Order: sequence, then C-alpha cells, then structure tokens
Amino acid sequence: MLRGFPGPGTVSVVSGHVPLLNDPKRPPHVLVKALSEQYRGIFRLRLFWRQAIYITDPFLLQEVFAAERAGIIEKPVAQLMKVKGKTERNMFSERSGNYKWKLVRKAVAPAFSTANLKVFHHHITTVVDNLIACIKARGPSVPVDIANITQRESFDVIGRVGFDHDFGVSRRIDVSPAFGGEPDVFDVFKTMLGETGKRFNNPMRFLSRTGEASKGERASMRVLQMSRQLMEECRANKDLDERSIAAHLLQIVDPTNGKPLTLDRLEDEASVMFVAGSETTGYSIAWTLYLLAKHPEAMAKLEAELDEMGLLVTPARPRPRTFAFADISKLRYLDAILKESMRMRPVVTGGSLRVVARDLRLSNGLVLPRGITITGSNLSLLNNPTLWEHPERFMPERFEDPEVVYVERASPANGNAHVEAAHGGAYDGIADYRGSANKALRYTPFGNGMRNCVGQQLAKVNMPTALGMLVSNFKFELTPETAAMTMADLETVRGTLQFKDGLYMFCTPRDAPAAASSA
Ligand code: HEM
Repeated sequence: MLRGFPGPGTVSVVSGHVPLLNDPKRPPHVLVKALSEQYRGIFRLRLFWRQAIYITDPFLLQEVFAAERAGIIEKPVAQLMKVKGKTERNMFSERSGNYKWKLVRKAVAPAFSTANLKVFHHHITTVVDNLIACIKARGPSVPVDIANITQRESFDVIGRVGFDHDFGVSRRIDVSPAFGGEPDVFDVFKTMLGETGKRFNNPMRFLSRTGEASKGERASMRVLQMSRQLMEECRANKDLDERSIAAHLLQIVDPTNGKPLTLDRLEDEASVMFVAGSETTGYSIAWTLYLLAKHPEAMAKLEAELDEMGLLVTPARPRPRTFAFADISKLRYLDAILKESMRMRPVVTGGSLRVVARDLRLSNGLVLPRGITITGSNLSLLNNPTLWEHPERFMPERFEDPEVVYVERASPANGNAHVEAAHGGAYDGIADYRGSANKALRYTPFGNGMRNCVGQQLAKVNMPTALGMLVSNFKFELTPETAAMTMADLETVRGTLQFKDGLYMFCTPRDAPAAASSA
C-alpha cells in the first residue's frame, strides 16, 4: 500500500532514511520542510523498520482530523520520559479513545475560559512586574538570556494561575547555575526537558547509560515529586480558587469506580501543564522579541501602539498605568506580531503525531494503512511558499485579514494529481473521509482537531501581556554576537524550536537617563 506514496529513495538498507535526518548540515525540521515542498504536502520516510507518512497539505490534514473525530486516527501513546514503576499517563500522552482522556480534557478545558483568565490576569502582570524589576537590577550593560527569563515567566504564570502556587522562579534570574548559584525548581525542570528533547530526536537514547541521561531521569522523578506535592497542597488548601486548573482536576470523579483521580494520575496531569505550557509560551515570546529586534520598523509600530494606549514608558509618562486584560483585544498590531512570529517560528515544529487505527483512503486516492504513523509539520505548513506570500518575510500586516488563516481550494481537485496518478486501484470497504469544505486551515501553531492545545487561551493572554509590558519598559538590542548569527545558526529543535545557546540581549530601561533622552 505504501508504494504509491512519494518520497526520497532509500539511503540505507538497514536504517532507511535515518542518515538523511542525521545530516548536521540540514537538521530534521529543515529537511522535512524541503521534502514537504518537493513532494507537495505528502511523503514517506522509513526510520529503521518504521514507516512514517508526513502530511503537510492543509486539505489532506483536514481529512485526517475529520477521521480523528471518527476514531480512525489515534494519538500514539508517547511517554518519552518513563519513570520507573510509573504506569499512569496524562492528558497529553493518553489515547483519544481512552475514557480518561475525555474525562480530563472536558474537566480542565473550562479552567482556560476567558472569564477565568480575566480574573487571573493580575497574576500575570505581577509575574511580569517581578521580572521587570529583576532585569532592571542587573543593569543595562549586562546581557540577559531572554529565552531563559521568558520561560521562567511562563512557568510562574502556570504555577500561579493553574495551581495557586508561587514558585517565584522569575524573581531568581541571577541565582541559577548559569550565574554560579544553586539550581532551582525551574533548572531541574529544564534538565528534564533537555533530556526529553534528546530522546525525542533519538528514540534509542533510552538505552544510554551516560551521566547526562541519568541526570535527566533523576530530574524527571523530581518534577513528578514536585507535581505530587503541588497537588497535595492544592487538595489541602480550603481556599483553593475553584476556577484554577488544580481545582478542576480535583473535582474529577472516575465513573468506573466513583472515586477522584489517584495522586499518581494527578501528579502527571499537573506536570504536563508545565511541560506543555512553559517552554512553548516562553520560547514563543523570546522568538517574537528576536524578530522585533531584527525588524525595527515593526518594533517602532508596536511602540507607537503601546504609546497610544498609555502603556509605554516615556519621559512624559515615567509610570504608565498597569496593563489591563481589556488591553489585549485592543492591541491589534501586537496581536498580528505574535501571530506572525508563531507562523515563522512555530515552537511546535512537528505538530500532530498520530497512528492510523483503520485503513483510511484520502481524497488523493492514497490509502493510509492501519498501524502507520502519520505526522504533520507546522513549520512546513506555516512556511510553504505555495500557501503563503513571501513566507520568509516577517510581515505582521498579513494577519490584519482574519481570513488569512485559511487557504481556498484552487480547483475542485486537491492539487495532488501526481500522487493520484501514482496510485492505481480502488479500495473497497475502507473508511473514506473526504474533506468537503473548499477551504482549509493553514495556520495551526496550536495544533488542530480534537487534540489541539487545551491551554492556548492562557498562552494567548500571557504572551501579549508579557510582551506588551516588556516592550513598554525596555529597549531590546541583540548582543553583537547574536546579531551576527543567522536564524539557522541560532536555532535547534529539542522537543520545541528553541535557541541553541540562549538568546542574549541588552535590555535598556526606557526610564534610564540615556534611554529617556533618546525616547
Ligand atoms: C505558545 C504556547 C503554546 C503552543 C505553541 C502550544 C502548542 C500545542 C500543540 C501544537 C498541541 C497539540 C499537539 C498534538 O497535536 O499532538 C498542544 C497540546 C497541548 N497543550 Fe499546548 N501549546 C502552548 C501552550 C500551552 C499551555 C499554556 C498549556 C497549559 C498550561 C498547554 C497545554 C497543552 C496540553 C495539556 C496539550 C494536550 C492536549 C490534548 O492532547 O488533549 N499548552 N499544544
């Protein structure tokens, strides 16, 4: 069945296309983008004995997500960081067909409602205020690792908004090991994520017995312990806000035994919120600041917008009013900047990894056979020159048109005629979910379908607030070393699309004497 799928010729008889993915000159996310353009949205790779189909055509993806709703596409059970003796899963790693996934997703989704986030917005401004004070304390001449501090900010926001707990890691930007201090909970968490990212890139790494791998496993256990303690604290807290994520998790009753979720399950659910939510949000804010530093005209437009809203620090307004929840929907250009930044640098580059539960025929005639792994690629979908005008250019203005998130079908056919021609026969009795609409979603940084990002509303509130407040308070400038590097040199994928060695910038307070005179 897979013969009809286009793709590069075999490179190694044993490992298939693995050598292509290990080419240091072309990292996997760049390779996948190139292949997705070459094979126009669908292709096959073999990684040892496993075959994987990459789908980046928005119309084909639409069919896949329709099939997911019908239970024909499943999420593979992926526990990258296995902890000894631990069998429970969490919302992220659970199969969609499992009742516990539905139970938890349904219970937790309301915690991210606009009404709740409005009430919790003061937590975000407090965390960013702490961060601003910390950056100021370092002084303008010492570069700050923006990628580190924005993740600390997101970590603290999830702690406060989701679990009524202040980890305070955004008040400690100078005391972590990078500055010769003791590792805090965030550093342990990052050690775990670093190892998870490496296992994501190399599934055989779990066999590794290096000191680094063991350190990653120990960090994993500590993060689970921290999450367990957090949930125990929340359970004992009589004043726990009933709108928090923790309260929603604690209210769940398992219909199979009439009991609340076990602590084993709760600790996993709590930790996945930090895992899925802090690196993603933090790096998205960091990429946006990087792109703004590279595009002074966009930065100037944003400064003007913040000024007009009374938020920018200026000589005439050294202490502007507090950033309000209502500002988010009014800051249209900031919204466009964030969307464009997430288009160009989607932190979840790969996107949905799925398995096919029943043979599925696509509208191009190809059949995805039962058991095959399929994966999307956000990076390819969001930067494909046949789908986006000048995808390589940072143009926030494109998001002034809300319809830009969709692509229209050019003709009734789906543009994969070459694939159709390559496929000969008809397949009787095979599930057939053709996309019916004439337009499909092409903008999916938060995923698509029923397993899309449950926490996206929190990110959509946190990102503009943090970015708006940071830009209102500081002028950001890349260090000369960073400015001299290309984006390709700076970036790497370790689970998420991130900066290889941090993102160092000078942050000059707008109320500093020199900055104030030039503002
Ligand atoms: C810019 C920030 C974020 C980005 C880009 C992002 C992206 C994504 C994507 C692409 C998925 C789908 C993965 C798939 O299809 O398999 C996802 C799922 C998920 N995200 Fe996010 N996310 C962000 C922030 C957050 C936050 C703040 C939270 C919670 C505090 C969160 C919690 C989750 C969870 C629990 C899932 C799994 C949902 C399920 O499988 O039902 N994310 N995210």
